[in-house]
Formats: sequence, structure tokens, C-alpha cells
Amino acid sequence: MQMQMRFDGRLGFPGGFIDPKDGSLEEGLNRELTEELGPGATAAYVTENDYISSWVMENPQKIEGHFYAKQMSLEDLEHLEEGALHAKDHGLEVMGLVRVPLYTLRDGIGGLPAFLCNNFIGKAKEQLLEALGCLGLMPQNKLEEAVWASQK
Ligand SMILES: O=c1[nH]cnc2c1ncn2[C@@H]1O[C@H](COP(=O)(O)OP(=O)(O)O)[C@@H](O)[C@H]1O
Repeated sequence: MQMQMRFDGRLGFPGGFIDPKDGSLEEGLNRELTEELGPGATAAYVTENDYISSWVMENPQKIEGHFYAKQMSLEDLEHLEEGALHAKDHGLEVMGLVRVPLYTLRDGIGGLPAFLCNNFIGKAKEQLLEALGCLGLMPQNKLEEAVWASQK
């Protein structure tokens, strides 16, 4: 699972605002992916099949968000990481890509619980947990244990 360090020091997912006049949600998102992830983004391009969920925020401004998750091979992910340094937004909107640790160390905190203590933009933390659960990357009870450990 991969996220990015944003310009504001918070963790979030690649994406951005899309003008409905400029085509479908997926086309708009794929354009944003290229800007933020660079030449390796094509392997991350989403279709309607990668859709996970939507949300609406009313304040401070009305925003409708749509969340997608794309499953990739390790090879494509490594290619994406190598190319991300050459993305248009690198060092501007995006400070770097990060892999999410999907384990808990023997101390009970290191790994995913410590990662969850970071500062996340908007609903990105809930989206991370949602994706890990619905893509079957971690069993629900392990996710709940990690969330609980992160709140201690
Ligand atoms: O990865 C994300 N997951 C969930 N919500 C997000 C994510 N990234 C941005 N948002 C939401 O969209 C709003 C605007 O995003 P952002 O701060 O990137 O726009 P900006 O670059 O125009 O300031 C954020 O305040 C947040 O509520």
C-alpha cells in the first residue's frame, strides 16, 4: 500500500480536483496521477472497476470525494517509485511516496500502529483502513488491533 507525503506535511493519496467539463472522473484522476507520480503512473491508471467509495464534505467548502484503489505488481510499483522523482509535482505538491508498513512489530506499536499516528489529510486515514480491509490486504481483526494500539 502506498501513500504520499503532501506539501503540507500530511499523508494522503494521489489525486486532486477535477473539472467535470474535462471528461470522466477516471480520466481526470489519471491526469492527476501523471502529474503527481510521473512516467510510471500509467500502471496505476484507474478504471471504474477500481472504485471504492465516495464522501461529501460541507465545510469550509463543499467537496465531493471519490476514492479508488489500484492493485499493481511489485515490479510496476518499483517502476512507479523510480519515476516519481521526475513527476511535475515532485517537491511541490508531493514531497515523496511512502509505503505503508502492513505489520506490527513485537513492541506492539512499531509498524502500522505507529504509521497510523501520523497526520492525515481529510479522510485519508479512514480510506487507508477501508482499502486494506476491502482489498483483503489485512484481516479485519488485525486492522482493529492496529487501530487500537495506535490510540494507546
Ligand atoms: O487523500 C485524501 N483523502 C481524503 N481527502 C482528501 C485527500 N486529499 C485531499 N483531501 C480533501 O480535499 C481537500 C482539498 O485537498 P487539497 O488540500 O489537496 O487541495 P488544495 O491543493 O487545493 O489545497 C482537503 O482539505 C481534504 O479534505
